Amino acid sequence: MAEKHINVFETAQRQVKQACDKLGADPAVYEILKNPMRVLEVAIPVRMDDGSIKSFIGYRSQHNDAVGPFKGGIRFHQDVNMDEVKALSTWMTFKCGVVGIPYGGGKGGITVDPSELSKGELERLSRGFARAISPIIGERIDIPAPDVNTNGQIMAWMVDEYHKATGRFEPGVLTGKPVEFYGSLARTEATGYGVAIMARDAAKKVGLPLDKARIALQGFGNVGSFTASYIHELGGKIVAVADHTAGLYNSQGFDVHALAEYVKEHRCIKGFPGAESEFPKEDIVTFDVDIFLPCALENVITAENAGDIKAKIVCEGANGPTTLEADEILDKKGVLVVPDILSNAGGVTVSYFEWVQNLMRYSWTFEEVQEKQENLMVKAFEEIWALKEEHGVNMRVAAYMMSIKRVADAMKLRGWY
Ligand SMILES: NC(=O)C1=CN([C@@H]2O[C@H](COP(=O)(O)OP(=O)(O)OC[C@H]3O[C@@H](n4cnc5c(N)ncnc54)[C@H](O)[C@@H]3O)[C@@H](O)[C@H]2O)C=CC1
Ligand SMILES: O=C(O)CCC(=O)C(=O)O
Repeated sequence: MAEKHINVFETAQRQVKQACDKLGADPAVYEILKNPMRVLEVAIPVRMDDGSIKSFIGYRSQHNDAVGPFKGGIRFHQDVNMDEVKALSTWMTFKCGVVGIPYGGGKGGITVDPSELSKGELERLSRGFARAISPIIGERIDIPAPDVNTNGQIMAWMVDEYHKATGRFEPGVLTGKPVEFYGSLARTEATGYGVAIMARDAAKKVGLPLDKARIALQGFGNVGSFTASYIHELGGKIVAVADHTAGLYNSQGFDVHALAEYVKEHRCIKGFPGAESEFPKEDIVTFDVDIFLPCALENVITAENAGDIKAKIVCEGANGPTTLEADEILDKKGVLVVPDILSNAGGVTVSYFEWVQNLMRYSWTFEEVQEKQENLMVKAFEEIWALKEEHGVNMRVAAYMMSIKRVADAMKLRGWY
């Protein structure tokens, strides 16, 4: 991404401070929330296929558990570092608060490019990480899940390794598992489904018919591909798409199912035959469209390019795609930004449903899960919209205000301040 030097943990802290000030919160609230409660760094030695040992660095950050167990994904990426994981765990606390589920925030990651590992090496690394963090996770303590470059198979290996390390078989210790092994129906689709319905509701608010909207999408992994599929179901046209390999354009709108099939086979969008033209992948941010859906990584919309954004709505599937400076510019331009802690909350919401099903040893249908997810997210959207109108703030500040109040109330009742 263009602006790697922007420290995302500082961004997260400033977002929290801004909303605490707006709320007039007790100074103790920001003092407690500005840092994670615990961050564990681990070294994971892995036997590589050539017989050598390579040591990888991993982290688990536990931001706040006033409301309930820490909750949040595990990322495998070459740029993972402690500050990134701290920021992502901070955002998780407030994301859970936005949808009102009984969790705090956590996040983990390993600094590794998993595309360079064989399947056996990936399994040994995943198991090594689960073993290393097993003393601080648990079904009622801290519950990891998938994030960038991790998936259901990795979650299943980790549940198994946690069982071996602790002697406890707790399928609810991780979520995002395969449906055949204690996973929930509709979890894989959940984040993208949520982004699509939040884009739908934002479009309604600004009087933009979704079936007339031209849309640009960044990222075509778990979140991006399901966002595309549900946007298509709602009638929206994805005319531009970018991933880490290319930017592609189709004036009539992409056949998103054909694109998803292509990505399954080739692991990237480059070379997809259904495109009219190719463009530099960074240009996706300022494409001439009605809605922009960033569904890749952080720091994509910055002070440098925010002024050139043409979209009327930005609906954040990724965590932290917009810097604070860019937020101000977008506000002045009148762009409606649906913040990450609301628009991508579908993933953790259905993770919560998975966990509830695990604890009950019972399963709901796909339709039941999606209906419950939609109810929670639409309710949160409307509550945040009302707060935004009442206080004359943007949706991000309103979302933090609502969520910080929930966390602060729990901390107060527990006697933390
Ligand atoms: N998986 C989930 O349930 C959730 C994920 N998120 C967030 O959504 C974002 C995407 O996550 P996933 O889809 O799970 O990851 P993924 O690993 O499935 O996909 C990541 C996508 O980002 C693209 N990408 C990477 N670098 C890029 C670059 N420089 N330019 C353009 N595209 C680039 C990749 O090509 C890929 O298409 C992350 O910010 C993640 O934290 C948020 C909530 C839940
Ligand atoms: O499903 C979860 O528990 C967490 C998903 C996640 O990491 C996120 O929302 O960023």
